Amino acid sequence: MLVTEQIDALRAVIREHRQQGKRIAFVPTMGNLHNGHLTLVREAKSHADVVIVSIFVNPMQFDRAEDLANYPRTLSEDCALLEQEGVTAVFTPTPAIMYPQGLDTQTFVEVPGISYLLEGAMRPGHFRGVSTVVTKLFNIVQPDIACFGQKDYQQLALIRKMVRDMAMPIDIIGVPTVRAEDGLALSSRNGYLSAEERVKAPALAKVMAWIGNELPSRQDAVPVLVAEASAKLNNAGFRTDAIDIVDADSLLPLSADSHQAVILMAAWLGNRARLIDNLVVNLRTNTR
Ligand SMILES: Nc1ncnc2c1ncn2[C@@H]1O[C@H](COP(=O)(O)OP(=O)(O)OP(=O)(O)O)[C@@H](O)[C@H]1O
Ligand SMILES: CC(C)(CO)[C@@H](O)C(=O)[O-]
Ligand code: BAL
Repeated sequence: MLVTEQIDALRAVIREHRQQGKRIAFVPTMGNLHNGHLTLVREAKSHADVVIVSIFVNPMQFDRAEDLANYPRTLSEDCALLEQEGVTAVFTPTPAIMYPQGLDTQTFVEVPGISYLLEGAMRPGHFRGVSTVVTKLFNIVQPDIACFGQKDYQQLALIRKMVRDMAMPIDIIGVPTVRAEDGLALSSRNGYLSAEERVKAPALAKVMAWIGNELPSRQDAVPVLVAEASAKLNNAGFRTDAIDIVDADSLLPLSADSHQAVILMAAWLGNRARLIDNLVVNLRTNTR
C-alpha cells in the first residue's frame, strides 16, 4: 500500500492502474478511522478494482480554530487499518501541499443554496471548504466512484449537487450510518466524550427516533415537536444546537408536496463534542 503526501506520486500509481483498465474508487476522510470509515472502504471495494483513501484534516472547512487544532490525528493506526482492508494508496497531503498559497487566495468552489442552510448557517464557510477540497481531491484522484457517509446528510446532498452541476463524471455512493450497539452514530468526535458523557450520548439517537415516530401524525405542528424534543435532549444532558425537520430532497421547510422528511440533529455534550445525527421519515401524503 502506497502512503504518500505527494500529488505526483499518487497520480503515477493511479495512472498505472488506469492503463490496465482498472476501475478506481475513492473515499475521502479526515482520518482517526473507525468502523464507519471502514464500511465506506468496503463499499468502495465492492464497486471497483482499486480503492484510494485520502486523510486530510482540511483547514478550510473548520469554523473554529480550536476544533482544527484538537482534531484527532492518528495516521499510523489509520494506515494499519487501511492496509488490512486492501487499500491501494493513501493520500496524506499537508495543508501546504493542498493550499500552497494559503487559504486567502485559494480558488474555491461554492455550491449555492445548500451551503448556507442548516449546518451551513451554524458553521459559516464550512461547506465552501468541503466543496473546494472535495473538488481538488476529485481532480487529483479522478475516480470512477466516490463513497460518502449518510451520517453527514447535508454534505452528501452538497456533493451530489456539485457533481451534477459541474458534470463531474463520478458516481456518488451514499453509505448508511454505522452505529455502536447502543445506537450512537460512530464519529471521530465521539473521542472527545468522557466516560460519563459516552453513557449519555445514545440519547441523541433515541430522541431522534422519538421525533421520527411522532412526526407522521404531527407534521402540521413541527415547531412544537421540535421544542419538546429539544427539552428531552437537554434533560438527557445535551445542549441542543439545532433540530431541523425539512424536506429530505430539497432541505427546505416541509411543504404539502414533501414525501419524506429528514430530521437533522446537532447537540453539544460537554464542551468539546458537538454530535450530529439524522433520520429520514416517510410522511403522510394527500391528507392536507
Ligand atoms: N458512522 C458513520 N457511518 C458511515 N459513514 C460515516 C460515519 N462517520 C463518518 N462517516 C463518513 O466518513 C467520511 C469521512 O468522515 P470524517 O473523516 O469526517 O469522519 P467523522 O467520524 O464523521 O468525523 P467527525 O467527527 O469529524 O464528523 C464522510 O463521508 C462521513 O460521512
Ligand atoms: C469529505 C471530507 C473528507 C472533506 O474534507 C470531510 O468533510 C469528511 O470527512 O466528511
Ligand atoms: N464529517 C464532516 C466533516 C466536519 O465535520 O468537518
